[in-house]
Amino acid sequence: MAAETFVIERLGSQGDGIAASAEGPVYIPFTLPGEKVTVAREKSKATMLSLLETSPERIAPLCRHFGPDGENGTCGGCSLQHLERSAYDAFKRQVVIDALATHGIDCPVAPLVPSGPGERRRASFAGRRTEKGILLGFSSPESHHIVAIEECPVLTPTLFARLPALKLLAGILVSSGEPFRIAVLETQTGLDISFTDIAAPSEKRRQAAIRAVMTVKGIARLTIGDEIVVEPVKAALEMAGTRILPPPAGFAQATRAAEEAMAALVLKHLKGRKRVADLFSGFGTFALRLAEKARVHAVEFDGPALAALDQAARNRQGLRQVTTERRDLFRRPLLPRELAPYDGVVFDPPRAGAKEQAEELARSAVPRIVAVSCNPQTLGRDLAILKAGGYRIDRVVPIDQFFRSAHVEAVAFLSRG
Ligand SMILES: C[S@@+](CC[C@H](N)C(=O)[O-])C[C@H]1O[C@@H](n2cnc3c(N)ncnc32)[C@H](O)[C@@H]1O
Repeated sequence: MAAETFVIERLGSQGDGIAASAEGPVYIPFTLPGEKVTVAREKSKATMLSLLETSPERIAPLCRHFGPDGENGTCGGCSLQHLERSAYDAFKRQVVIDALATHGIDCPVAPLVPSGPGERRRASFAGRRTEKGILLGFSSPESHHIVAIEECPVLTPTLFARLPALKLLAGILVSSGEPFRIAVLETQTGLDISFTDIAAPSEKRRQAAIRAVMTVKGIARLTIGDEIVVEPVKAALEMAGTRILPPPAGFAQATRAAEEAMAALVLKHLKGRKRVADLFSGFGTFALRLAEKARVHAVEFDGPALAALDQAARNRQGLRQVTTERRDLFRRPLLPRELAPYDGVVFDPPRAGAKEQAEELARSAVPRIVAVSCNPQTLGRDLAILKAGGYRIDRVVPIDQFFRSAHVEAVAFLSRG
């Protein structure tokens, strides 16, 4: 493969530098607009070989595992550690603006709500048993290589400090050389650890893991697949004065700061509402906060998450009525007649968005809607559906939750009448 030279024109939505070639755009990770690079290219994907001209916006990466020459390999966790802070914040806001524009939406977009290092309380680690012991870290982009993590400026210090405990547990529980995953959430009472993709361990290994959990400080619960192996203390999250007992490996916003920023925006736009539907509610990140002032109906597909929400609402004094409904909102979105009692709706779907629900909302008379999204493209599509149904898109606020990755979240305020 012959080396080629390119000048980077812009950053793409995945954080790669993009250059033009006779065959179309070429995507070159870890490069910045204006930089001149030599690359090895395979079709539209290229790897930087050398940096000939450097952007004034380039900064030293925060961590030794970042970039094409990262220690132990290229960590797939971050794609934008090399971009100066104000340009990084502006890039994320622009990703949202561009995605909305693709769907014909031109509305006020606020500055990015920034994130910082040391905030990620939830992470999914890749692991494998090797001849040298347990390898644990993050996967390289588009490969099965696992980068053993020796530092991580993104994770909370507490979560990072527990990596040796995760390795210890993996060493006890994993006997084969097959890759496995560990999802971890830092709760207020300790780590909630869920192993997946491992064979059921022998009784001897299970007992050894239980002893290790009881000895190592700071672990609230250990789960393998669907089975809780040991839970020395209830894994618990405190949210605005309410205590939630999240189900193992359930959805939780990845940082507390982003969760609070999103919730504050939801409460702001739905202030004064009397009856609110929280669609794709999870365990009640928004519902439980909204219920301080409004009656809330929470709808969600995940039964254990709804059970946690229900229990939290019952145990908390002073909330308005909270009802829950288990329902697949892709197949059975709430219909306009079901939406009629509500004067406010918040919806926060997975990355695929909420096309079917947006179509029903577009036919409803709900006066205020908040759309929360982890995918600007599907948000743009859903907002276009609501706009075509007569909603005004008052404002979109981009939020950084995945520090130094290309992911960006957004909260949109809509109204009618
Ligand atoms: C981005 S999370 C938001 C959860 C919650 N709003 C929060 O902030 O914690 C998306 C939620 O949608 C739920 N979900 C996914 N597919 C669904 C479906 N087809 N119908 C209903 N809920 C679904 C997931 O279980 C998850 O709880």
